[in-house]
Amino acid sequence: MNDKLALPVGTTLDRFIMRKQEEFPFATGELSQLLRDIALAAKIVNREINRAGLLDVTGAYGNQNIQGEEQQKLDVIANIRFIRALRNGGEVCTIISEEEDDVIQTGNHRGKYIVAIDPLDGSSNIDVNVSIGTIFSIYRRKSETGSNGTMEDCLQQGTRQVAAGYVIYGSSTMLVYTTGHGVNGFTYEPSLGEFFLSHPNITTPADGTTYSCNEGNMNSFPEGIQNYVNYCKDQNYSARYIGSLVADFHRNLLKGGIYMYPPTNKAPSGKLRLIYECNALAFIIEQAGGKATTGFKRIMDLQPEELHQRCPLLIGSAKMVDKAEAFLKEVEVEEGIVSK
Ligand SMILES: O=P(O)(O)OC[C@H]1O[C@](O)(COP(=O)(O)O)[C@@H](O)[C@@H]1O
Ligand SMILES: [Mg+2]
Ligand SMILES: [Mg+2]
Repeated sequence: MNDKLALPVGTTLDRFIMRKQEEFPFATGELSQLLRDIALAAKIVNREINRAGLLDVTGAYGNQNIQGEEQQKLDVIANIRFIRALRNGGEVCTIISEEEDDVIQTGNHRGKYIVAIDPLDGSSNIDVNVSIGTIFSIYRRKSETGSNGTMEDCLQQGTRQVAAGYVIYGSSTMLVYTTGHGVNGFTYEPSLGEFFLSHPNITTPADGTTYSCNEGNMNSFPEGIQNYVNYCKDQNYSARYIGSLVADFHRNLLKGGIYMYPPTNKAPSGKLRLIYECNALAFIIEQAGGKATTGFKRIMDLQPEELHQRCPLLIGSAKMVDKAEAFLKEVEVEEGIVSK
């Protein structure tokens, strides 16, 4: 029997997490609690976002984050909300956040988990009422409990994620996550204050006809990507680009498609961050049957060297990612370059 039939109509996220935990008799429940903490912070952030236009929380905060990007007020608020929830929850020893230069030690030395988070993704869309999101990755610490998490705990490959997910604050708010046993999506019912299972066992189409990239950067894309974009146009594929990674990813996950953020002149290693943007979405897309690569290497195999490292990203329907990679390879072969 599939999950949809096994679970009663109106399954809340809490109940779903509880049932999943029962399937693993030796699980301690700490990861389940951690997922609940994230869901709670997401509800609070959702409320702030919905009221943003009414309160004084739109616009720039007047500070730059470590990547030299202008922080928005809601970036800062979301960062505070998630950190507070994770600290109070007690399961997390160390947090890596886009909005913090260094790791945050929560003081929970018994906490077994490391969380990497982009508290608010798509900052440029905050003030114009366009979908934005939160992205999170969860790792088990490698070091013994009893002290702070170490840098080695934080710089783990994506293959070591124990869970990952995102929240999309869109026309409805959804939380989508995986613990490595498929992908499930939950829609928020604001009047009840609960996430309900609405998208069980998400799988992504093997192929698609939508491509997503910032074509304003086309002239500085690698030649192989330029050729692939032109191929997409020749095929009359649809171009869809919101400029919020979570929203672009979510659409393509459900409908099929490819999202690309290749290296550009402005961002020679790509713009997106490996630890708290790319790895989480890579884990989800692979669990849904799709692919995520740099164009040459699987994202989740990359060994992070630093907290805010960037990498190129091709992610989505497996056949589309394969095709884009083939275009990149073709240029390399023509130029006699050995694959990186
Ligand atoms: O304007 P660009 O270069 O297309 O960038 C858009 C991309 O940058 C990001 O906004 C980066 O995320 P943050 O808002 O968390 O910094 C992605 O969400 C998005 O896909
Ligand atoms: Mg982001
Ligand atoms: Mg962000």
